[in-house]
Amino acid sequence: MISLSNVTKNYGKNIGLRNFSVTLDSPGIYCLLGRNGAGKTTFLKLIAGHHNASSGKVTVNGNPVDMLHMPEQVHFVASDAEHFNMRIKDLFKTAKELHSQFDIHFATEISQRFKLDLNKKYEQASFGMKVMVNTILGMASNKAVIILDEPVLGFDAITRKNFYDLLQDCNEQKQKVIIVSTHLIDEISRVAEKLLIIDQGELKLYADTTDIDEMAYSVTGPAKVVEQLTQGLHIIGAKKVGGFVSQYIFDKPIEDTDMVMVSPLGLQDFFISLVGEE
Ligand SMILES: Nc1ncnc2c1ncn2[C@@H]1O[C@H](COP(=O)(O)OP(=O)(O)OP(=O)(O)O)[C@@H](O)[C@H]1O
Repeated sequence: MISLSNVTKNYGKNIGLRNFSVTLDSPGIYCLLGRNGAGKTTFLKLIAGHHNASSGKVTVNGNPVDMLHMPEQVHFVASDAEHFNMRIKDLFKTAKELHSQFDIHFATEISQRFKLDLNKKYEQASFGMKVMVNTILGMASNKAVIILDEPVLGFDAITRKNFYDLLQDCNEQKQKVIIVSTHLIDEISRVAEKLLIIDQGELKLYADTTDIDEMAYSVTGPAKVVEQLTQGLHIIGAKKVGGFVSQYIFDKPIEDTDMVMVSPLGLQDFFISLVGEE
């Protein structure tokens, strides 16, 4: 459905993405992770046709995408999106007038769940409430692809929990491709089905989160024993303390022995091992 093939995006001397290829071919919740400046927003904007690639090809449903051919079926919610200063319920009505597929009932229902005052004007809403309105406009857009760039910025803990529940409901009811970029790794891991990690403009990892649950673990013990046990496996990081070592592995599980301790790596530790500096 979404494909980037050998895509490079330069901003003058700065590199946004470098020779990047990936295909997202089934509905579900995709979580996009990367350090600051890794290239997440660049990736999302290329899919939405807000940027032109410097080279390579971006397609959505087989159609080439660029700034002159923005894909109809993609709704991009920027973290800093702004809207006309009208009452929130009028924003929803306008969205319906402009896009007949906009699901105003779904938007109203979600707003009630978030306890949004629909009579409030957009500019009178707090930062978190504005982000919520932007998110609702995306989730109710009924487009095949919904992109949320840093949606939980400004949400309190309870609103974030409601937001993740909403993502899950929307995913179950509507079967969309939902791509969420975030820095709150452990929180999103509850709902994300696929994980994309971008590092310095390159795709570092694309995997099912269930695979990470099964294949990401640490092995701690005497250096020689650990090194022998993990020989040939994909080691993504290591820490040494005295004669002991902890190796972080992303590969098939190993047999447990009394000589070492094997523990699962949470998504956050997995991410840090993969893209963190030594
Ligand atoms: N308009 C621009 N002009 C010049 N350089 C840019 C521009 N937009 C992005 N970049 C550069 O491209 C690289 C990727 O930026 P991008 O915004 O895609 O990263 P990001 O992963 O979304 O970061 P963050 O998590 O901090 O939002 C960075 O080095 C950034 O400085």
